[in-house]
Amino acid sequence: MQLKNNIRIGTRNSALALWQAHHIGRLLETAGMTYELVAINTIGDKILDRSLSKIGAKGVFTEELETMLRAGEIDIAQHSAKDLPSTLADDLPLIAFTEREAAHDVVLSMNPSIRLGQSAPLRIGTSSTRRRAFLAHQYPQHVAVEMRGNLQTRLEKLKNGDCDAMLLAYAGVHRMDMEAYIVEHLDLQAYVPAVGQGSVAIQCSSRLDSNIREAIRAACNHAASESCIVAERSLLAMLDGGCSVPVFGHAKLVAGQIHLHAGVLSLSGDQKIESSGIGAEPKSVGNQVATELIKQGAQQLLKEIRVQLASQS
Ligand SMILES: NCc1[nH]cc(CCC(=O)O)c1CC(=O)O
Repeated sequence: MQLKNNIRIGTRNSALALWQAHHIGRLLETAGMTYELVAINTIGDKILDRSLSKIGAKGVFTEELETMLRAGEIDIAQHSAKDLPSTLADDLPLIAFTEREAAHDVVLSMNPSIRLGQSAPLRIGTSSTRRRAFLAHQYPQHVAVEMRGNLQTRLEKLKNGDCDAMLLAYAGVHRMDMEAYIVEHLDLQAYVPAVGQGSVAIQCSSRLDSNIREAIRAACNHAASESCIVAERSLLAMLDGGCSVPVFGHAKLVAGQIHLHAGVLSLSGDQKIESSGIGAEPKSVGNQVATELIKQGAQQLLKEIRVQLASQS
């Protein structure tokens, strides 16, 4: 047991991020370590009047924590795996992924009888291009309303009537005890979540002592979740995706084999490219499915999407 290890965990300071940081802390404590939190307000948290796709730069939630990792001001940083850019600097590796929470999206509303499948139009709050594209594709009768801010702010907006319903990740809603507002659980197959959704990733500096690094990994990493998320992230990297484009991807591990289903939706919802693959090695499954999507025109579609997003700002 590593006795004197007090781990400084860098985190964003939203309630969800702090929950996740304490979750990591508890895993470390179970393994005999202690922890403290170093919480910061990132650019992504401060700029709330523009959509994430318009802020543009990848990593608006991660850059400042990375600077602190390099400076040795924190030992590790925790991130929602889905908020991470698809590629990271070589000196700042991801060393663990926590056991993934149920990865699907949910609909929240103050009106319990609301359903996405209803024909009466709804104003749906979301800040994600993937969810917008999904709505346009599957439920064109509804209107997407821009909804940034932390989960508590968004719930307030819902209560104020700024929208009729919101689309969110179940994981965050569950962690924030907001399940009472869930009116619908969306099917994982029909409505595939974002890459990494539901898991917490731990990043460190490559200069962190290797014994400490190993102890943190042993305490926090969940092997099956890691395999799945590595497959999903390899796919995203090959597509040059990121959290601001409407790419979806979800892998599950069945009898030692990774089953990955992923795709890209056009913003208008009228084009959908999708594919799936099975294999034992995470990166090759990710690359295999990405290659298949590229054959079907994913890169051209993503190029058009980026131009559209840039012109909307
Ligand atoms: N982009 C914001 C974000 N990042 C992680 C989660 C939820 C928790 C998770 O996926 O682990 C959320 C909220 C949401 O999309 O509803």
